[in-house]
Amino acid sequence: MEIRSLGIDGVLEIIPKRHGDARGFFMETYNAERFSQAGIDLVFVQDNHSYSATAGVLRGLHYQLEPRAQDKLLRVIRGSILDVAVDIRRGSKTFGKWVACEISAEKGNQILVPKGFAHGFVTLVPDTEVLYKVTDTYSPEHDRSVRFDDPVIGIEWPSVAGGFQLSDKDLKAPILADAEVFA
Ligand SMILES: Cc1cn([C@H]2C[C@H](O)[C@@H](COP(=O)(O)OP(=O)(O)O[C@H]3O[C@@H](C)C(=O)[C@@H](O)[C@H]3O)O2)c(=O)[nH]c1=O
Repeated sequence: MEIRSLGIDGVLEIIPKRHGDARGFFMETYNAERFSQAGIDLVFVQDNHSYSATAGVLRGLHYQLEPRAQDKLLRVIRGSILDVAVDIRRGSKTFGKWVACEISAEKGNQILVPKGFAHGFVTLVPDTEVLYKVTDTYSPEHDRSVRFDDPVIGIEWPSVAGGFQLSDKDLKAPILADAEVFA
């Protein structure tokens, strides 16, 4: 397993070892002991699976407030996404800064998005399936969104033929300046 920082403290790309043979491959996608040895001590309590039919489905930017904040460990089992994490910890030296990483079934890579970050992704190809583990269960009362295109954050989303498809909730999300964030 390889781990690399994506440039903001705590946001990591994790690349599990793939054991290929004539049949295909085998890989451990999560091993608590190996993660702990790498300094990642998280207890995951919910697994999520989303399917997006077309390229350009944009989900985000989402987070749950304290005390129900979630760390997220995400991977793609079909297709590919550009995954984005934005630091929304007020007082952080990287507050409002974003990082992005392409996560794909082909690469088999994963992204760890810690608590304190707003998270989103856009699908790069049709029929994309995303799996992710989270460290707290869903709490609609703590669930928040920030505008994916807040000009102050300035995320450089890729251009996708046909444009983006968002949920009504995400279309109504506030800009970061108006959002409730982490202390
Ligand atoms: C997130 C979530 C949603 N739901 C329900 C609520 C709603 O009826 C339906 C769809 O929810 P959403 O529109 O919020 O789904 P989606 O836009 O895919 O939300 C996800 O986006 C990515 C970027 C994240 O980071 C995730 O944490 C999550 O917020 O599923 C659950 O039952 N459990 C959950 O954990």
